[in-house]
Amino acid sequence: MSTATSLEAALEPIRADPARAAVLLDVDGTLAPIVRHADDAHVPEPTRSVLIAVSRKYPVTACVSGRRAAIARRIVSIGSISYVGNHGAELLRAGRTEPELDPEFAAAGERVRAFRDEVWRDDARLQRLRVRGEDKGEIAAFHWRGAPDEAVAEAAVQEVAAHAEAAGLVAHWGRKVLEVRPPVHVDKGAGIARLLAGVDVDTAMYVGDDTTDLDAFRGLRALVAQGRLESALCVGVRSDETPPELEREADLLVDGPAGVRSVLEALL
Ligand SMILES: O=P(O)(O)OC[C@H]1O[C@H](O[C@H]2O[C@H](CO)[C@@H](O)[C@H](O)[C@H]2O)[C@H](O)[C@@H](O)[C@@H]1O
Repeated sequence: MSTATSLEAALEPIRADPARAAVLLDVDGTLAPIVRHADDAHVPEPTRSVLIAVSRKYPVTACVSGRRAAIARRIVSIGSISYVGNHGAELLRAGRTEPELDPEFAAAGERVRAFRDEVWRDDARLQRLRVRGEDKGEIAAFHWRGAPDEAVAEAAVQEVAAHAEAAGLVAHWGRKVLEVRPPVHVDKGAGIARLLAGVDVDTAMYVGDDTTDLDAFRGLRALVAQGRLESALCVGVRSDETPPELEREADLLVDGPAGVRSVLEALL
């Protein structure tokens, strides 16, 4: 589905009763265009404005990100909505200052921090190849986007992943990024289930661009299978890096953050 008509049809259950619909959005690559340096990501003002209008009409609007929840909130710059962060491990509810953390994940974070410190101390190649680190507390990220030779930098990062797995940690891949996580299962679907627990909605939509967003798709569909939701809409955001599974599993595909803005406008 990709025509205006099919977008209208797909959004019909969500638009039918905004008070009983959840609008859930990924951040990087969805609301915020992908940029070379993670620190430079931001949500363009026109998108932010329309998202504010959406959140006023749809009380259960939230962002679900691989970033730490507080960082996702800083990038989106809307304090009145909730944020699920670190791929489901954190939940920063609207108006709160501190996120709720998955306790097991938080407790295991020390192993990741020790691994990260060791890698940066012992592997001088990473800096030489311009691999960049991102500290997400319990998750250590290694980015190679924009490295002078991305293929060589990626190969070095593959070695970091192998060491992480040999040390009993979990290697997770995103768009030109490796994330080393504790061996405790978290995913965006479980984070969404936590966000929606006790929230009275009949339907939900999720918009995302990467492999981590497949967990959100699957999580929403599981809530439908359990009878917790009547329906779910999974929207994939296309780019030149779209994972094939995302194209396969999406109910609807839109082109880049500009396409996402059109979806948000259609919700109004
Ligand atoms: O779940 P998300 O909100 O989409 O977060 C996923 C990861 O996004 C960030 O990395 C990606 O975006 C960067 C900025 O555009 C880009 O430079 C990088 O190549 C992408 O992988 C973020 O840095 C990660 O921590 C998130 O997990």
